[in-house]
Amino acid sequence: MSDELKKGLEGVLVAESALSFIDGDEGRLIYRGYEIEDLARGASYEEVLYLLWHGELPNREQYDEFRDTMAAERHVDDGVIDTVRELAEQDEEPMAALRTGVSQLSAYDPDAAADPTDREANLRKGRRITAKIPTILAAYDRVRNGEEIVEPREDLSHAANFLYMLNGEEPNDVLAETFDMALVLHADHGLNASTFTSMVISSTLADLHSSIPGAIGALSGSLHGGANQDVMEALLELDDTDMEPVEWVEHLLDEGRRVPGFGHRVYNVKDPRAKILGERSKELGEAAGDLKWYEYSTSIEEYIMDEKGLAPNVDFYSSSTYYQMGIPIDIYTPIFVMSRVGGWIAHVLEQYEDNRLIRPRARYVGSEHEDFVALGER
Ligand SMILES: CC(=O)SCCNC(=O)CCNC(=O)[C@H](O)C(C)(C)COP(=O)(O)OP(=O)(O)OC[C@H]1O[C@@H](n2cnc3c(N)ncnc32)[C@H](O)[C@@H]1OP(=O)(O)O
Ligand SMILES: O=C([O-])CC(=O)C(=O)O
Repeated sequence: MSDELKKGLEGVLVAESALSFIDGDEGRLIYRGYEIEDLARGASYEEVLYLLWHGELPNREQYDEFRDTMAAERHVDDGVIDTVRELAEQDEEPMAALRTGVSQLSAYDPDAAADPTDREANLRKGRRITAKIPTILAAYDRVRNGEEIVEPREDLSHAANFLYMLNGEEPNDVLAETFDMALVLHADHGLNASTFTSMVISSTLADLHSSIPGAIGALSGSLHGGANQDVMEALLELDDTDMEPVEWVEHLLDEGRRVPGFGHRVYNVKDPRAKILGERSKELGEAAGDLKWYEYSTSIEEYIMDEKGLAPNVDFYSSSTYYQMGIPIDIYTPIFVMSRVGGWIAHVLEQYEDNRLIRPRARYVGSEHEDFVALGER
């Protein structure tokens, strides 16, 4: 047994996976052998889900069947909607509301009592959870804004249907395609903290309805998925001052704060997803005739790279992309869930196929010899 301490499990190999590979020095990301750039430009989120869950890209017939089966699962039972309504009325945080709603889905899932490792049941459960997350989130957002909940439509794509339920109107092609691309880009990323959380939970042979809420909790933190919301709040903070972007970042660093959207445990160079989202953010700015958010971002990127050698991660440019799409800032991280749930499910399926309880050790640094004194005598 090695006594070497690997804080944060940095660089530790704990599993074999055929799902995604990251080359942190080259800035390369692949899902099952396919370059992220090719998938982002050519595949829909539904195709990527099929790829992650079934091991290959679907042909037309497989795709249609998969898409239709998933779209038919979008409706969410009244019990969950009642909970979401209550949580929205109580001003519950969006990530917490989503986590609770997803957890409650098990009460209505016909496969809830299946063996937790049953692959076919897990594919059905996974499809239902993935299909219902956008419905829960859009319902939450509409209730808190005092608006009627919009029922899902089966004829729209996963991405377009979400924007339709959120805004009450069909998105135009640019919005639907941009959102679909963002879902593709966020779908999987090796053993990031939330995915690892889902694996730890499933390694105890707990079920999918336990591992997904756990993963949502892990994604919510500001060092992980929560950073996309922080990035936009930081850009708005900058916009509120009369400082130049570089001056403002210097001030932020002087205060000992981290710049959200920069740095990564695996990438030593720019995250390839940030490159694609940066281009999209620029295009949206050009279309609106306002490149302010893109220009703030590029000035900050250049400065942080020169000063700290840190490159932007996926959260940096997703933020200004979503902002320019008119999406509320505090649902950026729930949107990450909407996509990453596909990766979590794929990793849980892999975990069950070759399971061993995940159980590392801590180096004990506490006292080893204390004389016990009863409560009344202390
Ligand atoms: C989808 C995602 O999860 S992507 C990541 C999203 N998170 C963020 O954007 C939050 C900001 N970034 C960070 O906090 C970090 O870069 C992480 C958590 C992503 C990676 O962390 P780690 O690999 O553990 O690196 P660690 O936290 O040890 O940082 C290494 C050094 O870089 C510095 N650093 C890392 N990121 C940043 C940052 N964003 N701003 C300022 N300094 C930073 C640290 O202060 C540290 O410096 P030090 O050695 O002088 O103390
Ligand atoms: O891989 C990580 O640690 C974080 C990340 O970029 C992701 O989860 O997409």
